[in-house]
Amino acid sequence: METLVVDHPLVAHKLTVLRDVNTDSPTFRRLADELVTLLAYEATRQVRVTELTVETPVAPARGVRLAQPYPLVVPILRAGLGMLDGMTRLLPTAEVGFLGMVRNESTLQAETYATRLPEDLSGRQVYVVDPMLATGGTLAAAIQFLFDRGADDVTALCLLAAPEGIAYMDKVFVGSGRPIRLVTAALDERLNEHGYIVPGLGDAGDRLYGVV
Ligand SMILES: O=P(O)(O)OC[C@H]1O[C@H](OP(=O)(O)OP(=O)(O)O)[C@H](O)[C@@H]1O
Ligand SMILES: O=c1cc[nH]c(=O)[nH]1
Ligand SMILES: [Mg+2]
Repeated sequence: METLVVDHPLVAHKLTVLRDVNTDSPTFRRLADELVTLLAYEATRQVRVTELTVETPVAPARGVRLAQPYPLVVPILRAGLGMLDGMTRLLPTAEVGFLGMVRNESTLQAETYATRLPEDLSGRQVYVVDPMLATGGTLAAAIQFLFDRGADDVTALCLLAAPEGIAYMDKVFVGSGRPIRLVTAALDERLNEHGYIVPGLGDAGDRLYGVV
């Protein structure tokens, strides 16, 4: 998996506050939203565009606009919803598909409880958003689902990633022939015995929306 860890002092600053156990939920939501916009700037470098000409008040100017079909943004519920607005702010013409997935905290296996996105994703660029890439089980299952619907260009945006999750993604998709990109704000040290990212930020969904 082609991985980019965004190295920028603003990203580092916002991520530090996000990690802080004393950061309340409203602040956490705002920072997640701000961070995804910064990550999206890098993640969309390869977004497809078509060339066109516009008239400035002075002369014709060559430019570009997003190509159709427009990108599809896929937040993985629940925590991925905290990254959706930041993404669509930068890509206002993007469509949005939803994947509801939850990790069974005993087995660490991902379970899918909701799918609401186009049947045919051939030719679509897809941006998956989920704050946490831990064991990688959730993201791998999400991307396999997208591949099964025809997607062949998938970029994942995660606030934090663990080395174990990246290694798992590489193992699952080795030789798949379909490139997968990851853009993250930080690559943390490891997972603990409960599958949580260390040092991480805790349970992203709970910090955004409350403990379930
Ligand atoms: O890489 P993995 O080991 O699969 O773990 C990562 C997943 O865990 C979290 O979601 P969670 O299952 O807590 O659901 P939630 O968003 O409803 O809180 C997170 O948002 C990822 O989707
Ligand atoms: O550290 C982790 C791992 C999985 N899910 C989270 O929300 N946090
Ligand atoms: Mg959770």
